[in-house]
Amino acid sequence: MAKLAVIAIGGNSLIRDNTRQTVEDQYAAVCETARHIAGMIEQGYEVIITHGNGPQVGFILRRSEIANEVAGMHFVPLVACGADTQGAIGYQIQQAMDNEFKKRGLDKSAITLVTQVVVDGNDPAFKKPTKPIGSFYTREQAEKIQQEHPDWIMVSDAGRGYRRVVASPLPLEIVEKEVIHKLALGGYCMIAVGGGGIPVIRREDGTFAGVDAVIDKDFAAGLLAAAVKADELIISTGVPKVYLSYGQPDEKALDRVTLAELKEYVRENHFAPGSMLPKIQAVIRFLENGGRKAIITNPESLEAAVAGKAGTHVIL
Ligand SMILES: Nc1ncnc2c1ncn2[C@@H]1O[C@H](COP(=O)(O)OP(=O)(O)O)[C@@H](O)[C@H]1O
Ligand SMILES: NC(=O)OP(=O)(O)O
Repeated sequence: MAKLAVIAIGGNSLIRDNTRQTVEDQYAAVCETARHIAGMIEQGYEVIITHGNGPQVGFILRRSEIANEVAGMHFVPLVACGADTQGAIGYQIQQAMDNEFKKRGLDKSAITLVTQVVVDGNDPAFKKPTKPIGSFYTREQAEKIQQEHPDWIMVSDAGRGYRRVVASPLPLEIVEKEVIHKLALGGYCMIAVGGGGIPVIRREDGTFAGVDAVIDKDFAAGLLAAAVKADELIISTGVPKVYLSYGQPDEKALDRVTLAELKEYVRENHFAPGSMLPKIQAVIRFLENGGRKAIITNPESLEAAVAGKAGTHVIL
């Protein structure tokens, strides 16, 4: 029987060169990742693909703000920018996967499902924005931007530059989880919960309303993997493995760790908040909620990683 994997693709890993951020460049990165995911499917996996949108949702929001400043056009609310990224990135992944299936003679097709994720309207995250979106800026650029836009909150993003941050409440429930699960079991390659899902609150009468925020896609991927009882949660990002003392002279790659060991490394502060830490927290959540195995690696190592020959493997 095929194994079911939820694969989370990093938004930053779809932007290979920060000086070139064209739609065409992103599609090329998507095609490369799709090739490796198709290789996994050939090894006997059914997959649900989810993806980040941090850079992309920030670009769309900024375009809307500039259109407002320059041409007086209406702002696009952040929640709608997030929904736009599910369509735009989902379209690229869907087309790239379908093309891979055709090239390999696989009788499969991909479906992108617009997905809402319930958050708590009183989540303290709404008062303390932490999710970096859009471009990276130098310190000088960030200081200038801060003067021009006093309402923006800027933070240093894991030592890679300065970025604007927005609210990022915890995902509580994936509204469309049952249909995602059914279609995946039916053999469709699902693309869902893009950008962590469109954040919505559930009103007392059971209806939903969108809220301006960006959910962490790693947390949402962990929740999705637990909800569909995935055999594996696979996080595809910019590094082949997770490291202890990352970037230090005594850096050490992790090949295989237990949940208990990983929790100890978190306590020892080995993982940068805003980049590797949320992935590790998502893995911990998944393994504490019924999951048995998680892998963190980069797109080019995906096939070797599921064969046990690459990546960082976390087990119970
Ligand atoms: N301990 C660590 N081990 C490996 N990478 C780390 C570690 N701490 C921070 N990182 C950084 O985290 C990055 C992944 O986070 P990020 O780029 O935000 O993810 P995403 O691919 O989801 O957009 C890696 O490319 C690496 O630069
Ligand atoms: N939504 C989200 O977490 O996106 P990134 O992974 O691109 O930051």
